[in-house]
Amino acid sequence: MEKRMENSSGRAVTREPCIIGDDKRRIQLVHDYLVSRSDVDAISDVLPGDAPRELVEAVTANCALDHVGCLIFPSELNAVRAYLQEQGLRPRKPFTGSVVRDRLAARYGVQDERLKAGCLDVQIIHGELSGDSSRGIEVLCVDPDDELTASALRNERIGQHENHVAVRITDPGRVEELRSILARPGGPHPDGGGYNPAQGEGGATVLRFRAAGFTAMGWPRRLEIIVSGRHTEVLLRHLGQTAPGGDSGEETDRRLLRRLTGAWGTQAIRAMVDLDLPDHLAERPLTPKELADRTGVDADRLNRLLRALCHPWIGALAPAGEAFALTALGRRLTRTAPNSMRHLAQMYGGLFYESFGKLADGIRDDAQPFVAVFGQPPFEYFRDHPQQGRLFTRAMAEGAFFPDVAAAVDLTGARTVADIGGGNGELLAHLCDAYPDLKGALLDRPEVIGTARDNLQAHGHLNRCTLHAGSFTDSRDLPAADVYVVSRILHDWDDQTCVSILRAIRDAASGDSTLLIIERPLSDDPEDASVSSLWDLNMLVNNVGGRERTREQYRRLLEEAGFLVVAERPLRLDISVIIARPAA
Ligand SMILES: C[S@@+](CC[C@H](N)C(=O)[O-])C[C@H]1O[C@@H](n2cnc3c(N)ncnc32)[C@H](O)[C@@H]1O
Repeated sequence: MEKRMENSSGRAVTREPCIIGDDKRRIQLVHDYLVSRSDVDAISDVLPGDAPRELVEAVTANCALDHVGCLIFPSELNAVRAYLQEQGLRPRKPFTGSVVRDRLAARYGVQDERLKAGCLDVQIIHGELSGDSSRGIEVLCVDPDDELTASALRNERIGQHENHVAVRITDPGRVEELRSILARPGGPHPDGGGYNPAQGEGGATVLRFRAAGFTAMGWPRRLEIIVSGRHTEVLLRHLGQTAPGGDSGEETDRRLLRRLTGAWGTQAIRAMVDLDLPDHLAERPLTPKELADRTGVDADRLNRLLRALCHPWIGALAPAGEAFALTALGRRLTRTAPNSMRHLAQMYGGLFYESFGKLADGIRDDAQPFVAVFGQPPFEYFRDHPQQGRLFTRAMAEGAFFPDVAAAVDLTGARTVADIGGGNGELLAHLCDAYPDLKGALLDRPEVIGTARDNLQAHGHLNRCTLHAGSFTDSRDLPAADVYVVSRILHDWDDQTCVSILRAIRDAASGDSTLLIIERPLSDDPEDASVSSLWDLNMLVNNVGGRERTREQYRRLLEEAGFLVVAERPLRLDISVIIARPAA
């Protein structure tokens, strides 16, 4: 069945069937290689030049050459099949290359959400040699318009990281024996792998190895051992040896370096915002010279920043000829973008960046990094440094999940909703937008109330809202309401303070009121990829006693203060609304 390629937004790409000359040449090269090499030659070519003889013999005695592979970027799979036929090869039905896809995603930092959304589709077409169906070439096809950026595409074309020689184990029962022989000193480095259910009948397990240096063709030395069926334990052992720590190849190095240089990315984005580049680029791409004229900085230095912002590890800009254009990510840093994260960029790249430098001290003992760096707990610091305080409040108001709350929770019938610690009232404004008859109330510290007034006025909701300067631990400061919202408050505080806040609300609330707790619950499952574990560190660094909590921990705090959890509604970015009511 023909598979039409789609681009990263899921739109079908309608173009003439196309496979460019460079990709045709790549196919020809692997084809020529396959027909001109014996099994022993091809295997020796991808093993280390000084590999022990018994190792080479073990592979050649137990394996037969299956295919030689390369990666290309065709816009139509049909064109690849047609070209393979032209070359006298018999194309098999394409199948999804999930292992290759995961590898490319890791190499170029394609996020899990994008992968879950079906981006970075890798289709594999096997072209059998005519007259020898046991051997062939493997063409890994990635749509040129897919998630990989232009520079990643270039990197693949130059580095040919996916070129490989693949052998098939003749007796699958010997796979562990062979794996352990290859893993011995002098052998190639284990370099990932996986199980692909779509490869052959019953799927196939693939163990990849990488050796230093290059083959006679100038490709990196990569060997794939294919074994029919699923061999989970062998695969886990192999992947365990691929893990960081061993000198197991470039991908691990890249992944680690990407994390080690994450702080540079944070600062590059902050510099981009501080120089107002997103707003300058909002209308059209600009050249470094045009941007330098508008920002009054040196064009050469600016160009260096622009180039780094294009790197896939940051991805805020994309080259557009001589100019630079905003990517979807960069666009979110303009002033006018819905869900702009401009102030968050300044906050995470500013105050919170400095305090994060003391994370190790905060783990070692109760050093309270924010206090250690700035001399005060955060809310007192923000009170005494109004400019930073306003930045924090605006950054908090860039909560991308605010619009989801009104859709996730039915407030029909409620007359008043009170946002406790409501910051500048952005969430309250969203609720007022969604429920035209709703009245609002907002409680926050005295120094924040002016910002809330201005913002609710700007939204046209000030006449429906009352503002309350005070403390949420004092029930006398709390307004009467049918619904209380406590958004990203409890995670700022220790258990005792949380219970004081909740008790104060319980005292002010009537028996049939509703309490909405908005937090990022920590998962009980350590393998869960929720980002709340990262925000838990943020609370450790940038609060005094704050922490993210599991659902069970929230339930207990609520019960202690006289509330019962009745439901939970997930929002985006691993945030949830926990809905509670006063216990009878
Ligand atoms: C992390 S922000 C959350 C703001 C908003 N609820 C949101 O989700 O974006 C914490 C808020 O609690 C407010 N706050 C801190 N201590 C407070 C207190 N004792 N009484 C009332 N509000 C307080 C801060 O001023 C700030 O607006």
